[in-house]
Amino acid sequence: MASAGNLQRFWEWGKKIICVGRNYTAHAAELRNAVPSEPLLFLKPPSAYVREGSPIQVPYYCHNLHHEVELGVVIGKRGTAIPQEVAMQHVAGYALCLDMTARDAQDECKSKGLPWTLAKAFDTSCPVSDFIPKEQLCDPGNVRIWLKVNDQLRQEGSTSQMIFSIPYLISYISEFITLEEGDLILTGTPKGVSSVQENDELEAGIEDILKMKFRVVRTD
Ligand SMILES: O=C([O-])CC(=O)C(=O)O
Ligand SMILES: [Mg+2]
Repeated sequence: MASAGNLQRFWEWGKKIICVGRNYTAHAAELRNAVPSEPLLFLKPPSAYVREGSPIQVPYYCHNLHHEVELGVVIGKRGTAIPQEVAMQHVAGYALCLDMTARDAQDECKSKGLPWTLAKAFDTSCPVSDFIPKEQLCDPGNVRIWLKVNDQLRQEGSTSQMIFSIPYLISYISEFITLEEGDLILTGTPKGVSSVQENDELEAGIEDILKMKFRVVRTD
């Protein structure tokens, strides 16, 4: 059972996954989206989590599944309307995350002005690494995250390129949505998103602090 002290397995707590979109100028540009003037938020359910050893499943309706490597922030202390100045006190640690995106479904939702749920929130749309305690990532606002597909580097960026910083995001989100222990914030992806195919192997890392690998499968 989830209880305080074992945030190491935050994905088992069944808490919120709050995602930030278009938080890197170069990624907004590569998809021809405007740079936002305030954070763009969407949610994934806890059933989206998948851990190393299990595959990423392509939904049957998707023919253009994209990888988005992102730094995840694990919340360790509940708060509403958290001031930026104390925001980092609410962080327990970090995780490397993939915001798997059915880009074709997202394009259709965007063109119809509909929500992104089926593009972003399907089962296995949130691969996560092991928990990284706060002390192990001294400067989360300046770390290199990267992703390779079949050994080829596709994404590489520094969290210093984020438009909205981690303290700003915690403060902004918590004005509208109370943040609780075990919640995860996905902080947006750097440039280089691209399609993955059945049997591809995705490898992602945070500098040389941590690495994770996932295989892609189709079930239909
Ligand atoms: O789907 C998108 O491009 C928005 C997003 O999640 C991101 O920027 O990380
Ligand atoms: Mg994303």
